Amino acid sequence: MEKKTLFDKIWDAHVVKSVPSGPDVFFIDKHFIHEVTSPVAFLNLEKRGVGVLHPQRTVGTPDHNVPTVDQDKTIKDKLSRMQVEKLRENCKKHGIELHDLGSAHHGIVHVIGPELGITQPGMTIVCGDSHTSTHGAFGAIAFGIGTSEVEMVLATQCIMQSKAKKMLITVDGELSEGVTSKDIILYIIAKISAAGATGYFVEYAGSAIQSLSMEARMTICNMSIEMGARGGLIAPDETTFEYLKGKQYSPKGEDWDKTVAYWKSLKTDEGAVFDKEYHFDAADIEPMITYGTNPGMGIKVKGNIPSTEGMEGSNKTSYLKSLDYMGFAPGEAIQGKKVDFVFVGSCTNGRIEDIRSVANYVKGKKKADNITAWIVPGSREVEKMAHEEGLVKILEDAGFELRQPGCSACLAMNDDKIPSGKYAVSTSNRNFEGRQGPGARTMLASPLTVAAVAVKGEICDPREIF
Ligand SMILES: CC(C)[C@H](C(=O)O)[C@@H](O)C(=O)O
Ligand code: SF4
Repeated sequence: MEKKTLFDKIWDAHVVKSVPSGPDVFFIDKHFIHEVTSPVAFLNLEKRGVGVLHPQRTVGTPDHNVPTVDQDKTIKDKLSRMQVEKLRENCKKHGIELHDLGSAHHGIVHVIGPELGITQPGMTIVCGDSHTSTHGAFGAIAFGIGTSEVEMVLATQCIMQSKAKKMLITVDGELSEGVTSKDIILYIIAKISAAGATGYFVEYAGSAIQSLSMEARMTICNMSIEMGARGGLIAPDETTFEYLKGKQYSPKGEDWDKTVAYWKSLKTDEGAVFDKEYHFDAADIEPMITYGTNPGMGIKVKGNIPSTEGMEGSNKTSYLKSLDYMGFAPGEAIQGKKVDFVFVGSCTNGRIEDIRSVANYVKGKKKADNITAWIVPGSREVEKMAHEEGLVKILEDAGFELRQPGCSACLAMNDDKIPSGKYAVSTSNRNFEGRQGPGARTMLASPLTVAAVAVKGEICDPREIF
C-alpha cells in the first residue's frame, strides 16, 4: 500500500476534482474571516449576485483594526470603523457566526478558532490571513488565502490549489530550562532562512515537538509562514484530544469516541517520503532573539550579531541596510542593548500560557523605568482567565499595562504603534521595517525573554533572574 504523509492523507480526503496538470479543486471545511480581507470578497459576490454556499462553515471576528481600549465605544478611526461595520453587516446578511467586539469569544481569529474547538484534526481550514498556519498545530491543513480566494470559498466552499511539496522537520531531545517553543521556531528559521521552506508544507515531528502543549505547538505552526512555507502541521495525539475535549464545538458523547478513533489515524505512515527533511537537536536550542528585519535574522540572546565576513555584493548591502535600520553594527553582542517597549500578545504568543509565563517571571518585581510594557490577550477568553488566575494583578503591580484583545502592536493597523526609532521586544512573528509603526525597531523573542527584558530594561537572557 502506498505510504502517505499526514499532509497527503488530509489532502487526498479533500480533493473534489483532480485536474490533470492543473490545480486540484479542493474542499474547505472551515473558513475564518476578519475585517481586513473579507469586505471586497463580499462586495464582489454581491456584484455577481452570488450568495454564501455554506454560511455555517464560516466564522468571523474583527481583530486587526480594532482599538485595544474602550472597545465598548464607537471606533474613532474612520477606516477601521467602516471595516468592522462591514464585517458585521456581511455576517448578519449571510447568517455567518460573528464573535464581535465585546462578546465572550471575541479575539484574534487564530486564537478563538482553537479555543472554541472549531479547529480540529483532519480539517482543511483557510482564512484571508497568512498566519492561518497556526491551526496546523491540530493536524489540519490550514493556510492563508487572498481576497479573491475568500470570495471563491464563500461562493463554492472550494478553492483551486496545487499540492505543495512536503518537508519534515524533526526536533528530538529535551528542551533546556528557559527554552520555549518560540525559541524552537526562531532557531529553525534562523537555520533554514526566511525563504527556506518556500513551496513546502511542513510537518513538525520528534520528541521535543510531541512534548509541547497545544498552545506551544500553535506558536510553531504560526511561524511556519515566516520561513516561506505554505503551512505547517503536527500530528494529533493525546495532548490534542485532551485540549479539544469539552470545547464548545468539539464532538460530544458517542460522536467524540468515533471522531477520536478517526483522529488517531491521522499520522504519517512509516516509510512515507518527504521532498526535504531537516533534523535538529533540542539540546542545541537556547533563548533566541532577532536582530534584523526578517524573522530569519535570529541569534541566541547570548550571541553576537553576525559580522559581514564572507558576504559580498547585494547580500552585504541589504544586510547592512537592515542593521542600519535597527541601529546595530555587525559583530556586536545583542545582550545589554537598551529597549523601550515590550509587547506580549498576537496570534503567536497571546494565549494564556504565554501570559502565565510572563506573570510568573515578573511576580514581585517591577518593570524597568525605561520600558513601556503592553500585555494584550489574544482573546476575551484569555483575558478572563488572566483575571481569574490573578495574573492581571501581578502584571499590573509590575507596571505592565493590560489592553483589550486584538492584533494590537503586532502590526501597525490600529492605534497601538511603536514610535519611530524606538526598540520593541515583541512576542509577535514579524520584524519587517515599519511592522510595528513607521521607523519602529522590532526584536522577536519568547514571552519569557520579553518578561526578563521588561525587568532588566535591556536585552538579557531569561535564564538569569533579575
Ligand atoms: C492583514 C493580514 C492580511 C496579514 C496577514 O495575512 O498575515 C496580517 O495578519 C499579518 O500578520 O501581516
Ligand atoms: S496577531 Fe499579528 S500575525 Fe496574527 S493575525 Fe493579527 S496581525 Fe496577523
